Amino acid sequence: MKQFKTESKKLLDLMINSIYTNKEIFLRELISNASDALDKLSFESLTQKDVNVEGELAVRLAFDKDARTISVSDNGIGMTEAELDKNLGTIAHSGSEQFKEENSDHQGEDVDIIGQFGVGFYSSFMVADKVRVVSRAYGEDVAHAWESDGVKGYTIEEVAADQLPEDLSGEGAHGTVITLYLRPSTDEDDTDQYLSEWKLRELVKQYSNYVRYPVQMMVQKSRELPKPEDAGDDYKPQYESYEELETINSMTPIWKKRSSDVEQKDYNEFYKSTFHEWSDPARTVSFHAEGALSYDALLFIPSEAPFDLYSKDYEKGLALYTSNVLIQERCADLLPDYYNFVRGIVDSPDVTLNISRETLQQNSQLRAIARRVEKKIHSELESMRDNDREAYEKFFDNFGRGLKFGIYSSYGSKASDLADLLLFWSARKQKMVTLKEYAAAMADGQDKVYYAAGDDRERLSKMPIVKTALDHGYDVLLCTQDVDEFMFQFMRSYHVDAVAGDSENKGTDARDVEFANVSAADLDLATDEEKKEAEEASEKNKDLFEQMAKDLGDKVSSVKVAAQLGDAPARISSEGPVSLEMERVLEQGPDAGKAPKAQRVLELNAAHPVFGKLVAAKDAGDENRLKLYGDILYNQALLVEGMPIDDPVEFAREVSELM
Ligand SMILES: Nc1ncnc2c1ncn2[C@@H]1O[C@H](COP(=O)(O)OP(=O)(O)OP(=O)(O)O)[C@@H](O)[C@H]1O
Repeated sequence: MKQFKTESKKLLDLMINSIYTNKEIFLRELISNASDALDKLSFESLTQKDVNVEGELAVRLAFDKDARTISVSDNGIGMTEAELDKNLGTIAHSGSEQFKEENSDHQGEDVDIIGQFGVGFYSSFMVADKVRVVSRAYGEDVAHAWESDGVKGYTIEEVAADQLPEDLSGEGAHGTVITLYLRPSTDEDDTDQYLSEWKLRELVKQYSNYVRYPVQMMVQKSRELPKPEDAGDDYKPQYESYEELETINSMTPIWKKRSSDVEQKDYNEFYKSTFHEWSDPARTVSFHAEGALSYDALLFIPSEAPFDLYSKDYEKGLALYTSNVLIQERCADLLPDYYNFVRGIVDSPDVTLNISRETLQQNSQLRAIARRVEKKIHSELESMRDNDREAYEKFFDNFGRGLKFGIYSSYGSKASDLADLLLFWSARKQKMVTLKEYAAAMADGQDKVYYAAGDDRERLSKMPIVKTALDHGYDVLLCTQDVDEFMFQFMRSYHVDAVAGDSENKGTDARDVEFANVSAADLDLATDEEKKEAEEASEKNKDLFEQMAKDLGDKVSSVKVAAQLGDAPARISSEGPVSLEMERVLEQGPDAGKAPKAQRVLELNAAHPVFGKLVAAKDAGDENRLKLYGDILYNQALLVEGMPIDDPVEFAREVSELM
């Protein structure tokens, strides 16, 4: 008996003890896997000379009331002994480590976990207490059986020729037969229901209707017998029952249908079964092209982010079919990186079958399709943003970071396409706003888009400089993602369209407004009078600032007076291209240590009583005290900015000394 890998074991435990109410989806999972296996074989047969498929590729369902079993069979690619071990002994997901972590504090919340990960084959154990998989890989003479009760582990053994299920026994047969031994039926868990033609038929219609291969079942039918010639007047029609293999799904590729002919619930089921997703998509987009290049496309914007979206294992791409044959499961060239979350299918008879990875880039047909795909996604997102803001905010929460990366990694060249899809937290409105909305609410004379960057929205909103800006009537976008500031640097400015005036508003010309970090040293918020006061204080206290800058050494590039600090005694700002937040982000990156640093400036509030203390210490020639004050002000300003301080122990000592 072999043991399951640890993470598989956890998942299995969840399945076995599942309180998940939607257990019937196990059938969808098994049929999807069967259909994938048929896809693989059909692809091989078209691309490799020595692979030939005889007969119809199909999925078969059967049930046995007495034995209390259901079976799902396919004549697809099958699995070798090693593949059975690898594929069914370990969960397929690369995120298993993450699974373990996230799972540790979610005891009992299996619904979430099932929803988040999709568990494929293992979902059988929600309804079965024993599962037997007999598989014969294409081209192999022998078949192997994998068997497990989910708890103790699993066995794999060769199946003797005379023990083979009928579907796998003929010369050159191939495929997989999965038999579920159903758990006993209980009040809560009616497993008996699956032992009926009617129920299985209903489940196929509901979940697997658009699977491209026939899903067949031997069904009981009855027909009227011919009336005997010598039948008398009192003859009553006679019937006989017989069995017939019936295809129970519709099979039409759903992406070839006009969207007006398909119900959303069918798209949803198709999406879930094809992409192994557990929630309905947020949006469905279907479109068709005819002419020199014809194709059908069906795209989905997911409602949940896959758990590995931001990991290097995540593969973007659309499924690429040519005349109904899957040639690539994830054709990356059909999607730009910033729309990597989109799932879907493109089917074109004009794309050649032997298209290889290398030639995809050079293929002008694919490029044309990719351009249209991008446009469609874009307009779908715009429509969501304008017509269903709540859904869009959820979308943005899941995938917005990728859009920002799109601008950043294109060095800003994608900004004109993507800028209006972005959302930011407005400190004034206390909600997410677009840049357009920000621009429309800009104060008279405001010529910049102000933002504050840090890792915590709450703290950003409490920063004195943010309050000052708000008091001046300038809204501030509170940015908490690492990429934000880097993106702004590449975007530089946002183009504001002209607004026509009317009787109430005077209208504005088109213009470009720059992005400015409110913490940047040259923020021009003070009134002329305040500036004058600050200048005078600077002039008068030159020596004081020089002394403080000397004491702080290379921690700061200068110390000066700032005009507008509200009720804060001091703050840290930065000069030059690297802001404090960017420094923090860079420190966490791969070049930490070598990354450029922000040039820090200690700004003092000349109107604050503390400033008087500094001047007094200087006048009294008390150098030690001045250094102590300087250190404390510097460190507390860092804390307010959410930055770490170099030496907390020393800071604590200095505060105590002061007290
Ligand atoms: N009927 C089948 N024929 C051939 N291989 C199969 C069959 N069923 C499952 N497999 C193999 O077992 C693997 C694991 O299946 P499982 O359903 O657990 O995960 P998956 O289909 O890869 O992904 P998901 O968890 O998203 O459903 C599959 O990737 C496939 O390689």
